[in-house]
Amino acid sequence: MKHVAVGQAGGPTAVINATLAGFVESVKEQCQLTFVEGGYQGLVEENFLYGDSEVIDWVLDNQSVPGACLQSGRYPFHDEAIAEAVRSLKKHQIDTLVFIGGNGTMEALLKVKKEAECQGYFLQVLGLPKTVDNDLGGTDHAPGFASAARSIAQTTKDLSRDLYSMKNFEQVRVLETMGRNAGWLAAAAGAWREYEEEGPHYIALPEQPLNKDTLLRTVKEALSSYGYAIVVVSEGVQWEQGSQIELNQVDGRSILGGISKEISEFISEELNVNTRAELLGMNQRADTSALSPIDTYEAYQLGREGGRWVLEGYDEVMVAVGREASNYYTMEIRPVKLEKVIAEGERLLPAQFITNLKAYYQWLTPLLGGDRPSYPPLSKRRVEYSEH
Ligand SMILES: Nc1ncnc2c1ncn2[C@@H]1O[C@H](COP(=O)(O)OP(=O)(O)OP(=O)(O)O)[C@@H](O)[C@H]1O
Ligand SMILES: O=P(O)(O)OC[C@H]1O[C@](O)(CO)[C@@H](O)[C@@H]1O
Ligand SMILES: [Mg+2]
Repeated sequence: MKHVAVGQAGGPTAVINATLAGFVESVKEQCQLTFVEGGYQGLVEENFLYGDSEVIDWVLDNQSVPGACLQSGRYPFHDEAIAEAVRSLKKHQIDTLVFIGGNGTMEALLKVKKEAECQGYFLQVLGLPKTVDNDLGGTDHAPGFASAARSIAQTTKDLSRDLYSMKNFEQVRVLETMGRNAGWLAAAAGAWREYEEEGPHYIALPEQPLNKDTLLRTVKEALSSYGYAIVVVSEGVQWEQGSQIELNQVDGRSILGGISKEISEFISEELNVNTRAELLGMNQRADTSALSPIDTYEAYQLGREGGRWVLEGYDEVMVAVGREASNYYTMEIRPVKLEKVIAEGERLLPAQFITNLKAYYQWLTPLLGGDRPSYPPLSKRRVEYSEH
């Protein structure tokens, strides 16, 4: 019987536990399961949870719960720690390692595999994808992204109405999304825009340096046409000739955030209007009120398929989503070599979507789910009363 250890790493999502549940469902009868708590740190420190029926039931009970129920976290997984992780896998006679995560997680998984080879230990490894940023290579998209994108599309639409109500008091809001160096999430802010008047009126992506004149001109146009402006910026945006705003560094990883405040102050000073910066914050990746039904479904199915592949001996691959050419949306699940995933690096929003957001929204719409909200126009024209 295979002894499979499974863990979660990196930022959690609203559906990462659905992937875990799908995986566990498909292997629980045929494998011994060990759960790794706290991502790669848990491997090094042997934070293992024996998968008896009570623990398995608890994991399955978490299927629709946001956050990573095993705890994921970030941890400096340097070479010495990787060697230590392999020693603990050997010690517990774990022959298969499965991690659910993003690009960093996949890179770490392959490193563990190579280190096991160096130590003369055969270890089967398989990756299951997740990331809200959608910057993971080798797959059309990753579970977690669509729900976060839906949350942002809905929030932007709703905040348009909120700001429109208040335009005699404040005129511009700058909403900051996640995404690191990839603009998938920020661009999603406009997916549900129905009217010219509705925001976002400007979206700043990390793939394109932000030009001050273009920003001011677009905001001015929105102010003169509608009396208010919604600007959406990705946390990774930088000014032309500028650099990303880092809150601080943790273990060499830059913690982004804060560019919305700088942009908001700039607009306020230049245009003499009242502005406000809003960080959409961690809620984007935990928001179960905005779950995309297809995201939830795919997250679970990818986990299930991964379980089947483990039993069939697939090694050094990640379970990926392929999109079949069709009128609307058909997905297929296929294996992609971990090496290929890593070689792709950070998957940015492609140029053909940056220059044609309509095409991006066509690609995105099936992932968000069909039940998009529709609101009446922001205002009715004033009735002209005739004099008697
Ligand atoms: N290059 C690397 N070498 C060794 N270990 C790594 C590497 N990159 C990441 N890891 C390990 O994998 C963990 C998860 O990676 P990371 O924090 O980059 O998140 P991720 O999997 O990319 O997901 P997300 O970016 O969506 O939060 C890290 O905390 C670290 O323990
Ligand atoms: O501050 P941290 O830990 O890098 O976490 C936030 C990051 O995690 C992510 O949410 C991905 O999970 C990114 O969008 C964001 O940059
Ligand atoms: Mg990542």
